[in-house]
Amino acid sequence: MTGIRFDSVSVAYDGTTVLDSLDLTVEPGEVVALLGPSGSGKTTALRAVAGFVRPFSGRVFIDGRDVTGLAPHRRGVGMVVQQYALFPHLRVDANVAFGLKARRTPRATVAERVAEALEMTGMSAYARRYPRELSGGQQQRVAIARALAIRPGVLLLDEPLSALDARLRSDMLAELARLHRELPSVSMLYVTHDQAEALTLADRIAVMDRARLRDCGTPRELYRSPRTEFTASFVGSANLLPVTVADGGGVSFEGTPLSVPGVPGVPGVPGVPGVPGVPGGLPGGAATLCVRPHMVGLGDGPNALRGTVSEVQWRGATHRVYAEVSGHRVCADVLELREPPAPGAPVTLHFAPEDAVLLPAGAGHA
Ligand SMILES: Nc1ncnc2c1ncn2[C@@H]1O[C@H](COP(=O)(O)OP(=O)(O)OP(=O)(O)O)[C@@H](O)[C@H]1O
Repeated sequence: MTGIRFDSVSVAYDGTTVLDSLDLTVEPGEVVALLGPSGSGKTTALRAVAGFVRPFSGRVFIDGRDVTGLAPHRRGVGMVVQQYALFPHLRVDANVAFGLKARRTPRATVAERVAEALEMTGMSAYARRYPRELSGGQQQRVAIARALAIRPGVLLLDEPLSALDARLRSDMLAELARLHRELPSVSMLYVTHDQAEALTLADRIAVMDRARLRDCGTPRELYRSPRTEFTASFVGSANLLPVTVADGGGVSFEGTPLSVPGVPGVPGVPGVPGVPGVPGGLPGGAATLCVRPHMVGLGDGPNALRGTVSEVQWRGATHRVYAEVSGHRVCADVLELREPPAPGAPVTLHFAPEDAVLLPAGAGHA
């Protein structure tokens, strides 16, 4: 069984630190998604595991072994990148055999492993084709087969689906989930900026921003109980409302009293002094209320907010309704409406107290 451990890993390019003291463990057989905006250091973290960049401080461990100074081909790592990167002049089987031959694997074993990897990725029938004779999705399957052929303990995937169209992406995501089930001992580090991919595939998500790891947890934890505004808005969409913790319990949003969990006086929540873990959570302090758009309903109800419709987007099965409430934009995702409200119409939105999460007040409010 293999796992990956980053021990305070820092990488710089031309004197600029692009990965800052990363501490992260991928357990044997675990899929961890590195999720974050462009330039946040995700690919760099992957390259540090593969051995393509050398950290200026910290260590990388694979299977408990310090591999920081080890050549890439000696790390037992398979890697798949966004642009397939197949050798155009080699047929599919030769592409898949490439890593094995580079490792001087005996010929009979090469044939066996190539057949196995092509079988696993559903590409056996295409062994004699050239990459140019394959679709994008098929080329990416071959790239995955090539990475798997060496039977890596660690599989690194760098935005493997981003060059594919939406339909293929969703099919390939299911394929990757199946591969993960079939290869339960392979640890996977999966770089993406697509939260749907991270939520679907990952056992845990590591959220990166500006060279640093900002948060890490199971998809459910990060989605249901985000701890920061950044995580809340990056893992799923979020309404982030600036609120003041009220004296008598609950919070106040632009003068409207709201009930939320974790604040004294809210039914069903033990009366606790202040809000645990929320700076400024004492009465009068500033905080941010996070409510997922699909938890916001139209019409009257608990925690009613009155405003004006600013935009309505039809998304097939759902409508997204944007409303202007006391100068803030609040959005609701609701099942397709027969008669969607028109922009400018008055609207009341509501959400259940238990569907809101109180966060430390951050810099920006959505
Ligand atoms: N070879 C390089 N030389 C100089 N700077 C680099 C090099 N590779 C990456 N960088 C810089 O390092 C930073 C982190 O890049 P990295 O590719 O790790 O980000 P990322 O989170 O994977 O982004 P993306 O989602 O756009 O791929 C960026 O500012 C990038 O411009």
